[in-house]
Amino acid sequence: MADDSARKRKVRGRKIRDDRSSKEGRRAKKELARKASNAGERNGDSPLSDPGEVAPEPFVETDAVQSLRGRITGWLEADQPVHLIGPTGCGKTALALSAAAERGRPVVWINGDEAVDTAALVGDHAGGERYKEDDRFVSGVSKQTEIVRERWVDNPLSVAVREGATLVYNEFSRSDPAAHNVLLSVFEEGVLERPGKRGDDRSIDVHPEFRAIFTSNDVEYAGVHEQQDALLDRFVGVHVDYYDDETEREIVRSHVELSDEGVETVVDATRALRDDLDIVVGTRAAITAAKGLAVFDGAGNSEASENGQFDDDLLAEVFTDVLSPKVTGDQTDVDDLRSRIREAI
Ligand SMILES: Nc1ncnc2c1ncn2[C@@H]1O[C@H](COP(=O)(O)OP(=O)(O)OP(=O)(O)O)[C@@H](O)[C@H]1O
Repeated sequence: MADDSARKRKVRGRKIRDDRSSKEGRRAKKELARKASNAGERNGDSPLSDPGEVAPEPFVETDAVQSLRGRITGWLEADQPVHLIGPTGCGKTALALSAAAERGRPVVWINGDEAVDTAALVGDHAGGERYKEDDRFVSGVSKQTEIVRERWVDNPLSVAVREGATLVYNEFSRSDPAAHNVLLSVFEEGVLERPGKRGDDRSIDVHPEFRAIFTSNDVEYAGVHEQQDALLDRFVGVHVDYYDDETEREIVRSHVELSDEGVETVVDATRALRDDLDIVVGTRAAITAAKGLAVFDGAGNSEASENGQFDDDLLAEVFTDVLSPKVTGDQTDVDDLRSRIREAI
């Protein structure tokens, strides 16, 4: 079992354990903020968020977490875009948002996917505005002119460079590399060109406080879309992996109401499965398994939950449910997964 005093020593920052009701309250507030900003996006309003709004909660700050975040914020201070690369569910997004929030500048979030093109990043024409001008300059003569004015709507990258925000571009390697050509001049010359925009303000000077954090899954980074070298050359890469066991325990504890012993059992099982299985078993899987055990095992109040001695069958069933979405196959493959989980734990 983890030594409680050692754990307390290692945890930095604000108190991470909380009662369920205040956790629920925070969650509801964040959900409201998320909805509000989605509504803003739909209405063509700014995609900027307050740093406090994006700071991940709960967020534990062990030495390992602080040291990684310090590297990210340090490189941002040195005016370098940071590329966070690591396996699924290891904490890249939480780390990126926490580093972005720490800067205290507004934050702009972009999610990479196949549909992201230059216009989605920079902006686009959103139809025209028509209005009539009635010229009655000469008495008795009326001349009506219909004027169509094009309406341009800036998308997240334009807003971020203009406002000096911290851009968090999640899973950026999922987008088509051609969409990222506009980033080259942003980082090289400090100018964002807005293709398609007419007029003098076709380009925007990049605000001196603009910074960017990109995240990529290591497998996708290597295999999905190869991004152009010229762009990757301008990034610094921070490679992240799963945290140490103490940090993973802290993370699970911060998300789930379960005894320390129960959390330890779940994290030990997660780490054993990570080594033994050929599918990715991230920290998110540990959190989900702990949530399941807290419910299936008497809402975390049973004797087993107290001492972490869960029934082996229950533990194997819970982990099978958590990990089976990653198995592409039929019932035989799931049965095979279940027996491999049993062996591993
Ligand atoms: N320092 C932390 N404190 C609290 N929870 C954390 C921390 N780091 C990660 N987590 C939690 O661990 C889970 C996985 O983290 P996250 O989503 O950041 O991983 P990721 O690497 O971005 O995953 P993916 O590759 O799937 O996008 C999330 O539930 C997140 O809330």
